[in-house]
Amino acid sequence: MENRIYQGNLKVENSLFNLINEEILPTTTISKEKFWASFENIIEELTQENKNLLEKRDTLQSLIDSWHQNNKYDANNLVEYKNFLKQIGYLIESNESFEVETLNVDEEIAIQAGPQLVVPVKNARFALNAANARWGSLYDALYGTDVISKEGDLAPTKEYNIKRGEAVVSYAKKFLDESIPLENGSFKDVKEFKIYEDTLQFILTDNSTTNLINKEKFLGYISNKTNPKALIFKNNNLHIQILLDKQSFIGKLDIAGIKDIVLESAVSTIMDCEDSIAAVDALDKVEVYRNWFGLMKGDLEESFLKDGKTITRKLNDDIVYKSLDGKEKVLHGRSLLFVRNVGHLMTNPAILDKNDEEVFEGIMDCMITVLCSLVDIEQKNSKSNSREKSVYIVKPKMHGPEEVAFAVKLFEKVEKALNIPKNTIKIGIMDEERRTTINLKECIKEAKQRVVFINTGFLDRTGDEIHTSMLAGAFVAKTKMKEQTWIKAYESWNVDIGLECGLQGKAQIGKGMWAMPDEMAKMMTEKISHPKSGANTAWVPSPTAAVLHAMHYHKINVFEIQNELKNKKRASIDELLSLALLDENEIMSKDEIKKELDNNAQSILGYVVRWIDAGIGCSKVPDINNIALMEDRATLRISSQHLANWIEHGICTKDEVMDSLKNMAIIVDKQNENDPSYINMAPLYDGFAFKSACDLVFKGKAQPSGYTEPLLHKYRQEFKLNNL
Ligand SMILES: CC(=O)SCCNC(=O)CCNC(=O)[C@H](O)C(C)(C)COP(=O)(O)OP(=O)(O)OC[C@H]1O[C@@H](n2cnc3c(N)ncnc32)[C@H](O)[C@@H]1OP(=O)(O)O
Ligand SMILES: O=CC(=O)O
Ligand SMILES: [Mg+2]
Repeated sequence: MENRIYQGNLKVENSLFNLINEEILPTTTISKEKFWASFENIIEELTQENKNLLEKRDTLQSLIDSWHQNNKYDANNLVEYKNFLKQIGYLIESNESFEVETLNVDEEIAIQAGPQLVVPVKNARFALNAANARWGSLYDALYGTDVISKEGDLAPTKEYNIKRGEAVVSYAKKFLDESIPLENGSFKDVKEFKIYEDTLQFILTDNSTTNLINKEKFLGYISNKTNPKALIFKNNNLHIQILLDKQSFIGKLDIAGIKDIVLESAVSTIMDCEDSIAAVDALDKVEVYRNWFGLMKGDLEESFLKDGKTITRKLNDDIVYKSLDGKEKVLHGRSLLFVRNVGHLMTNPAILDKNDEEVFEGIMDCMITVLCSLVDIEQKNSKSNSREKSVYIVKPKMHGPEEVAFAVKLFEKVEKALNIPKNTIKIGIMDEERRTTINLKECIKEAKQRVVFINTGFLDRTGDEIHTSMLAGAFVAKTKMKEQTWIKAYESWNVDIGLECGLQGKAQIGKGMWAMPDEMAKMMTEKISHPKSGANTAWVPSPTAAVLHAMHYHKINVFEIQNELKNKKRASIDELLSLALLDENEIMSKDEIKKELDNNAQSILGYVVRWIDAGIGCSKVPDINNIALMEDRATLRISSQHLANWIEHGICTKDEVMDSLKNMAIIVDKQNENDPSYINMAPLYDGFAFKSACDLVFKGKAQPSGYTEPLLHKYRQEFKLNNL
């Protein structure tokens, strides 16, 4: 534990105090006295209300639990169940129509449909990479992934595999043919590009010339007309750059001298302070805030060793090009950044209040991340984020409209404290708790002047689905959850409500994470369903996935789809409330059950061991079929709640789960054998990581909303105390 500084009635850990006083406040016009006094006031004014909201969650959960103990949930007749939910205030009537009124929204959100990248902001190397992932190499994304088959002649080799390279170029040129088609021929036949006064012409291998079918899709060029370094195009509001260099390694092999095709990819990025990071104390929070501040100032840098070389990563510059009339134009060089604060649940020891209680972390995140953003709002930074002078906060894990209203109240207070105009702070509402989904319209209404997205966080939402109805019965296997009625209804309900509330042109209607970071071929066939469903953004786990997913938005014009959907009948509340319970007549074999236990146990342990022992909040963990899955706190919530639910309903015993955890610990230890700092869980099973995995499952029923963070924080703090 560090020393605390007494500041008014607050006790602030040294490292955080110094970061704010010595590094952040000097870049603003706000005095230390004013900052700390207003911060203390906000904590004083909102702490009790925050506690009340959490109590309400518990009260509703107990009422729902006892209803299930005393009533049989009947999937064919939900009248009584719905009446009960209304009576306790869980389901709220919502009739009044309205449209959102959000102003000063950057175009990346309002009018560009494209991928949204998420990144743990505690990791500066990744965070910088993400911010720069606005523009990504299509050739690299194809060459490095299974979108191009890795079999036979095409398999990646130590040296550049020319055959694989040819397959990449052929795929990429086919993409150009579809996105910016030529009147005649194909990009494969183009041997030269010629820029004239008012047009771009393409010379084909048979010496004929052709044009784009839609000439306006060519915007301009970089450097000079006779020898351009790049040609810039636009399709569906997304840019494409064809990079030309006949001397480069790849350009030499290409008939037109194309060295790469660069796509506008991660149009926006969420810098995550929540489920993908492990931040349990002031020192962790300081890393998080310092990185976010660096991104806002525009000068974040990170040096690291890669392939034997030291690399220094910085934020990219904007891209300057010339339009046909010779005028200079600028394309934003970086992804538009949101910051995901934590939700309303957790407290953090970084600051204690007048009662020596830890302050709510959501309040702290808001005050400090917005303070860090002043330099951007006031446009005093070297590289800008929002040109509309807005700050974009993603608020996760809110339960229902009252909790959204509370976030809005916090934003108002922070704006006053930091002297910024009302409604500067925008909100991305994660639609990831059941009480938010079923009352989504009312939730949006509470934030109608600030809302910039509603996103289906289906992973948390699945965890909440299980936890809320823990006592209703045993749920279907984890792998079957995505096929269930409730989740399909939830996904379309979110789009329909978003359109009904006028989000189009003002806010994103977003879809969730692609959680198989190495399965890019599969992503290319499946994730096109997101733009097809009317979502103008969807989450990807890496810059490479962003480049690939961007192609979907060239194929699909989301805004046209949204227009078609506008008057569609929306999913019913009954579908939303239909529980994915196992059919009582369906007997699962011992083997099927064991497979499910092992799969869950392996995900839990593989993730938790890195969280507790190494402080890593997002990991790639193989499942039992050896597919690497992105695991974060939301996926952990699903696995742990699922096991808790099966124990509760006698599908398996506690002992069987314990056996599975022990067996899987051996496998996870083996998977990590090349990491010199790794601490084995087996054969003693007495480390903090293994204990936390056990608690997450065996105490899962009692965890607030089934969340994993209280136990993760407790065990990580204990680990730090004993080992660091
Ligand atoms: C339910 C939810 O809340 S989902 C939201 C939370 N989830 C996330 O944020 C997922 C973010 N993704 C990640 O953290 C990572 O991609 C992981 C953990 C899934 C995989 O990480 P790794 O195993 O290190 O990935 P891998 O070895 O394939 O790639 C590492 C490279 O890709 C880059 N990279 C990977 N993911 C990202 C990312 N999200 N943003 C930026 N760069 C990334 C790294 O910078 C690194 O490149 P570098 O060496 O040039 O720096
Ligand atoms: O935050 C995202 C989710 O799926 O949960
Ligand atoms: Mg979530």
